[in-house]
Amino acid sequence: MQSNNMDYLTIALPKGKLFGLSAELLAKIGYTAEGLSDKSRKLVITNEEKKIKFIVSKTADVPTYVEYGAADIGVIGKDVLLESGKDVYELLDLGFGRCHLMMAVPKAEKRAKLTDYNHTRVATKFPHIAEQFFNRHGMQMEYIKLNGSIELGPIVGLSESIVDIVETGTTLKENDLEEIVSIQEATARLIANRVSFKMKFDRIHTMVSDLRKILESEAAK
Ligand SMILES: Nc1ncnc2c1ncn2[C@@H]1O[C@H](COP(=O)(O)OP(=O)(O)OP(=O)(O)O)[C@@H](O)[C@H]1O
Ligand SMILES: O=P(O)(O)OC[C@H]1O[C@H](OP(=O)(O)OP(=O)(O)O)[C@H](O)[C@@H]1O
Repeated sequence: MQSNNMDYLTIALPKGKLFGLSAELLAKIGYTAEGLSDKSRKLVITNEEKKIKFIVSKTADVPTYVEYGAADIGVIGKDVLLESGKDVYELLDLGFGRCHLMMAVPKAEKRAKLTDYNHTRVATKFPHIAEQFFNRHGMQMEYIKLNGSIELGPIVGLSESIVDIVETGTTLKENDLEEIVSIQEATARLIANRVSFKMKFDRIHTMVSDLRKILESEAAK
């Protein structure tokens, strides 16, 4: 489905942790709009001069807007992108929002090896990624989907382990949990709708090369 106007490039930005850095990076290539903010109640923010529309959505919904063509372009964490299973083009690794997905358990209940957790319960926001990981290790687990404060799972006896994001490690430390195995590195990615990529190729190609130049010059500093 391709519901947005051919004259505009529609960009889906996630609320939350990635919003600020996404907006900051896009501003460096001139992609801005007056009133663009993750706090705004306005759902579509337009820059008429540059023919850009921004939509600010719940993080997990960005791949959906892009897959259906309601947005041509999106910014999303690799973790959420993989979990969504959405069929979109991944155009660029934006480098920020670095974190990794891992399995952790309470320190006091650590077992000798990974497969010793076979047939136990995992609390996670990422059941698909977790299942693919454990399947690769020949393990059958029970997946308990949580929407936040995942670390609470094993503390209150809901699960034996968690699969969750670690950035600084503070949350694990403060809750006496220990990482057992790293599953997936993640950074923010620029994604595109497959049809938009063909129909608006010149615009998207220019946008990607402008962003690449900025990222390369920042990396060289
Ligand atoms: N410490 C961190 N915790 C969570 N996500 C992180 C962290 N560091 C980097 N990220 C990246 O930021 C992305 C967005 O995280 P955020 O916490 O804003 O998502 P969310 O809570 O699912 O979104 P929303 O605020 O819309 O509910 C993650 O998908 C991940 O790629
Ligand atoms: O390694 P750290 O720097 O401590 O970061 C990791 C924590 O941050 C995320 O939670 P978030 O803040 O998104 O809140 P949530 O638990 O409500 O998802 C993630 O789920 C971990 O709990």
